Amino acid sequence: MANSNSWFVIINPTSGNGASKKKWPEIEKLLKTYKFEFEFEFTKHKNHSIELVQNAIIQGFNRIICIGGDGTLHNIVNGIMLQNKVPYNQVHIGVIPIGTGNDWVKTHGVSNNLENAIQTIKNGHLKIQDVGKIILNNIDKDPTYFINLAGIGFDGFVVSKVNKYKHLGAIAYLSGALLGLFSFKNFHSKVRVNSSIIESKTLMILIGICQYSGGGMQLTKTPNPFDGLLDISIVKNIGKIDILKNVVNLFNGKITNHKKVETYKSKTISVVITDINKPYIQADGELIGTGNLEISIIPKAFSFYC
Ligand SMILES: Nc1ncnc2c1ncn2[C@@H]1O[C@H](COP(=O)(O)OP(=O)(O)OP(=O)(O)O)[C@@H](O)[C@H]1O
Repeated sequence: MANSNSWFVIINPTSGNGASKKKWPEIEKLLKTYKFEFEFEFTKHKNHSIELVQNAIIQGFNRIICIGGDGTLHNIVNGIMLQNKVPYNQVHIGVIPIGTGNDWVKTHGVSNNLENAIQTIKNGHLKIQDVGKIILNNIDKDPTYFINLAGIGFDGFVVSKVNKYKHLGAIAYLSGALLGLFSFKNFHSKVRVNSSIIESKTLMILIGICQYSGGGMQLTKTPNPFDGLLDISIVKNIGKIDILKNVVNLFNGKITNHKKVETYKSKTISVVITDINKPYIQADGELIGTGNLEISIIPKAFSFYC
């Protein structure tokens, strides 16, 4: 069994286009300088961090350090939420961000500087944020959890293309969005949120908890990871040229004021795709499938050093 002072460190060697692997010797040295007692493991395949965090919890670790990007953190959160050994908010996560977008950390002000991020973890100050829960197609399968933003439609389409551009770093998502724009077809959907039913042709539906996605874009209006609510944007049948004119507004948040964007705050949302095209769904930048979905919020579920 792990002793209560020790940490388990999960490193995704592929994140940040391989930067995590390159920087590990320096990080390992810094962790020792700051007197962390730890064990570590590199992920060996795509969803390995789900399994690694669950095994660490079984061994008695309740303090985990994530070295990677938003996708690695997403998998760690899913590993925690999908286990029953300890209450999910009793597992505490420190993040050393080495990804491409690094979007989740932007909301919480976790530094991209290695030593500053390690100091933040060492300080031991915890915050607990809300977690979104996605049930896809009403099927009897494990839910998917997210901590940053989930998106249906163009947003998912960009995630499906972005791997090709990750060598470009932070502008990978914008590059994927602009290059994919003209091949994406808007889709018909029926959304139920609060007591409204919105039937429309749609570019994308965004469900935010934190503020930034897609390498710094701000696509929902007033996300607050601590308010127990989903922050929703329904981007209706906006034209491709109109999007190009609004690129700056994707990053400064003003896109939510566009007349074709409807915004809502809600504890739940359900989306039925009424179209033969089944758009991609992404959660925290990871593709999770296609189809109809229900999303709810679990208040104060994810505990992290900040
Ligand atoms: N050993 C591995 N081999 C291949 N893929 C992996 C491995 N470990 C994890 N992955 C996958 O790598 C993907 C990318 O990881 P991550 O999101 O952390 O980095 P990133 O894409 O560079 O950053 P960001 O999401 O912040 O843009 C995730 O989908 C994860 O499942």
